[in-house]
Amino acid sequence: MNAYLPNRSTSVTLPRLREMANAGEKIAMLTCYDASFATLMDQCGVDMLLVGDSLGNVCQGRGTTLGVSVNDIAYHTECVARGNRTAFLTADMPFGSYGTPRTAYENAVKLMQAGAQMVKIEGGLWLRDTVQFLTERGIPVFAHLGLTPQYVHQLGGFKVQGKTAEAAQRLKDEALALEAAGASMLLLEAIPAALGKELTEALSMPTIGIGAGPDCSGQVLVMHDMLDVFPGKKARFVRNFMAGQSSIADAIRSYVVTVKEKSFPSTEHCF
Ligand SMILES: Nc1nc(=O)c2c([nH]1)NC[C@@H]1CN(c3ccc(C(=O)N[C@@H](CCC(=O)O)C(=O)O)cc3)CN21
Ligand SMILES: CC(C)C(=O)C(=O)O
Ligand SMILES: [Mg+2]
Repeated sequence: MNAYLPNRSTSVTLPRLREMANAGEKIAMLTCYDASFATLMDQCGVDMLLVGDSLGNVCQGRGTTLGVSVNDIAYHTECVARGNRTAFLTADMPFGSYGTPRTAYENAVKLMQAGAQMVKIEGGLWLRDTVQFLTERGIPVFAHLGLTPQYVHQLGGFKVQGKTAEAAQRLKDEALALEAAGASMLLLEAIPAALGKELTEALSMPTIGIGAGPDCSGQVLVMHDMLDVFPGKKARFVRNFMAGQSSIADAIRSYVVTVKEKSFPSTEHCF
C-alpha cells in the first residue's frame, strides 16, 4: 500500500490540519453529498469532505448555486455524516443564509447539528463580524475568496479573479482581515498560482485551493468533476482522475496520492 494511504485510525481535526499545513503535508479534500461516497472517501484517505453548495449543480441540475437552501445542505450533511468516520466534515452556507451575523449563526447551528465541523462562507471584509460572531460561539469558519460562485451575477460569470495588482492586494487584505477575525481556514478559487502561493505564505491558517496553484496547503475538487460524471463545462482546474483507473475507489486513492505527492495540480490546471 502507498505510504500516503495509511489506514487512518484517528479523526482528522483542525489542530491536525494545521499541523499538516505547517509540516508541508498536503491536505486532500473532495466534495461529498451522500453516505456511500463519504465512507469510500474516508477509507481512501481523503482528509476533508465538503458538502458544497455545488450540489445545486451536480445533484439538483441547476446552472448556479443560488437556488440551494439551508435545508438542502443540512440534508446532505446528515447523509455524509452517517457515512463518514474520520475525515473532517465541512459544509457550505448557501446563498442568502449568512447576510447578518445573527442569521449566519442560526443557520450555521443547523449545519453543525446536522454533523458539520466547520462552515464555509463566501466573501471579504464585510464578513469580519460574522467570522468573529460564529467563531466565538464554537463554530469554526472556512472563509472563501477569489472566484466566489454566489457572486456570479456581480462577477459576470465564473471568471479567474485577482489578476491585476490591485485585485491581488485586495484579496490579500481580505484574507489577512478574515484570519484576524478568527477564520480557521481559507478556500482560494480560480486565482493566479503565484497569488495562491503569496497568500498561503502570508497567512498562518491553512489554505485549500481549487485553481489556485500547487502551493496552497491543500486541494479540493468537486467529486463529479474528478470522476468525470458532470455533464457541464469543465473548468481548467479539473482533472479526470477516472482516466486509467478501473474503479471509483482507485480514482479517489489516485487523487489523494497525487495531491500528497504534489503532482496535482500541474501547470495545465493553473492560471
Ligand atoms: N461541477 C462543478 N464544479 C465546480 O468546480 C463548481 C460547480 N460545479 N459549481 C459551483 C462552482 C462554479 N465553478 C466554476 C465554474 C466554471 C469555471 C470556469 O469555467 N472557469 C474558466 C475561467 C475563465 C476565465 O476566467 O477566463 C476556466 O477556463 O476554468 C470555474 C469555476 C466552481 N464550482
Ligand atoms: C468547489 C468548492 C470549493 C465549493 O465551494 C463547492 O463545491 O460548493
Ligand atoms: Mg461552494
